[in-house]
Amino acid sequence: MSSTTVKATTTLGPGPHLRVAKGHGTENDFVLLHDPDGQVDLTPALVRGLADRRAGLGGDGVIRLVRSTRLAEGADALAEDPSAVWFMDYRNGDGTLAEMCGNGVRVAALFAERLGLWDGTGALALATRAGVRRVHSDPQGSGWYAVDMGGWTMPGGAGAAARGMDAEVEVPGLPVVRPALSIDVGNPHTVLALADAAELAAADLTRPPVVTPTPLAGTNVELVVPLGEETGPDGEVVGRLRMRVHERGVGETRSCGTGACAAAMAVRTWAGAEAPSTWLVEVPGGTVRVRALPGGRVELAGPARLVADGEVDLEALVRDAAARPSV
Ligand SMILES: N[C@@H](CCC[C@H](N)C(=O)O)C(=O)O
Repeated sequence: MSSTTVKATTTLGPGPHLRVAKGHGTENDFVLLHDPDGQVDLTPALVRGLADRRAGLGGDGVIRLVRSTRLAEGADALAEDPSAVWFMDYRNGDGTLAEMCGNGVRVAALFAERLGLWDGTGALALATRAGVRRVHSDPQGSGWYAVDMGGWTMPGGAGAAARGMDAEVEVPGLPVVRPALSIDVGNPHTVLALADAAELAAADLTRPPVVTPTPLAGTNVELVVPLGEETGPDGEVVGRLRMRVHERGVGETRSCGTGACAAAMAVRTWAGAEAPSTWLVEVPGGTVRVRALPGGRVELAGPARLVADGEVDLEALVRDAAARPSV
């Protein structure tokens, strides 16, 4: 690629501007803002505007890096770990709050590194609504980060674990209702297994799958196809699975980190005691690695990228939004 010099100029109007960056983790993409003192009024309308792929910048979600002391939710995180001075304030593209974002927390760590808030060594403790998450650079290299995602649980309890299911899901495009397993990774997920890649491709995720019983707080839905086991370069037996996801508050995305953790832990539960601890999860946007840790915790590893940095004209962003008919 030839190098190009871009002249510093602006085409934006004279009104208020917001400095933002754009990043992604396996193509789960985010608009990022550094708002140390919590001065940005991050309303649902502003989030929707920033995330809009036509009238805004575009993203599955919006991530604000703000001092934990500047958010009410930050107090719990600081009590858990006083070193978690930065809070990853994650919003879904529809403007709703979510507790956690596994791809987002890696991208937020890279953002913190680029902003000079973390030197990239050791672990960065990031506060989230699901608790403190510790991120470190992953030996896999090429911009990979690993995150201790904390504990995962099956809200359906021991009965659900024994039966491997506690819900049913009707997926548009697929003929029959499927059994599914609820998994909580700080945010809610419902995982169902499909027969093969053809079935996975046939699912219509332009509409949300219908989950019964209806989860009160909504759920992210993962469709998975287990692909078997292989031996890694270090001799470890590793499981592999393919996944598509319909995210609460977003729609189909090209990756979901918490979803990959939920999917791997569900497949591991279905596979029984001898199942591998480490899973490679193929998503439309790439591959992430999920590892079951001792004590019922789970680790997520994958790439993080920042691809743009600039300013948004807030007046232009919101000018037409109010007048737009909701169709
Ligand atoms: N893409 C995320 C999950 C984002 C939140 C989710 N939509 C929710 O509402 O729980 C990830 O990488 O984990």
